[in-house]
Amino acid sequence: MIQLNNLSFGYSSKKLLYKDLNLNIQDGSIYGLLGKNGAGKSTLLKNMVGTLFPVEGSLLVNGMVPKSRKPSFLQTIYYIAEDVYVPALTIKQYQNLFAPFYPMFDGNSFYKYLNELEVSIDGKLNKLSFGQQKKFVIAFALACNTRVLLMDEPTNGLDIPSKAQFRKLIASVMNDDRIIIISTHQIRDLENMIDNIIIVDDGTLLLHASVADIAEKLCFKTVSEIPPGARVLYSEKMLRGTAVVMENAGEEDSALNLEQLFNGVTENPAMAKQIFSTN
Ligand SMILES: Nc1ncnc2c1ncn2[C@@H]1O[C@H](COP(=O)(O)OP(=O)(O)OP(=O)(O)O)[C@@H](O)[C@H]1O
Repeated sequence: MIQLNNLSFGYSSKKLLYKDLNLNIQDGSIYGLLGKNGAGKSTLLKNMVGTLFPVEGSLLVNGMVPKSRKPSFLQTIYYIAEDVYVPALTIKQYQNLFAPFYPMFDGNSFYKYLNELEVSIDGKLNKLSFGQQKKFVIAFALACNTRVLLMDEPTNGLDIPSKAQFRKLIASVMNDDRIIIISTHQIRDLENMIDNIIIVDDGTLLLHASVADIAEKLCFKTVSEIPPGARVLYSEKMLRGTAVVMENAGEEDSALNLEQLFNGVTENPAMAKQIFSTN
């Protein structure tokens, strides 16, 4: 579990990015962390892994304080940064050097993931293309079997088949003890994969809800006319009618559209807050 209690963080002491942020992230879930450019997604992940520290409040990852960066903590968490860095080593040399830091590392799975992601295992890592380097890091991170896996824009640079493979791999490694958080702008890549959504904007938590909760509270559909009295979070004129995201007044089933949800929540945060605080 990741617990943020009244967390405040700022790159400068004069200006805080996050102020009194409260958030509980549960085991056994895949979270999509969404936000506009500069919203604070990477900053939040870096606080969780302990490379940035809260100025006030507390942050616990499975009961441990990330800031301390104790080996017992570091072996339980893996953070894939947006810009991956790989040294001039072969895959085997990299594994020999870094896998020992992760007691649960599984070498067989590592080569299976590399094979499934079609990463060549010959030659030096720094000679791979950007997308191949990214896939190598994803395979390594998954093979580490850490309880917490944080990924910043993992599908950026991946080709279309690799994105599908990535989704399959994530689903296959998930279990009840694990937390996976994926920060991305490529929200279509997350569809049907995540079970919780966190949306941040300008250091504020706009939404933290499960996909089931969203499906219960919101309805996504295309209409020829917006029904009178409907509480519309988002609307967009399409070729055939208007796509709307509105409060689910009945018990209507609809397919979640992450892009429309994101636009609705960021354009209309007050209404989103009202709709989701009616528990
Ligand atoms: N090292 C830094 N020093 C000062 N300000 C920073 C630093 N890194 C990020 N910021 C600022 O903090 C804010 C949040 O940045 P962050 O990288 O967390 O956003 P993000 O949501 O990950 O953005 P993006 O989607 O563009 O990657 C931005 O205003 C950014 O300019």
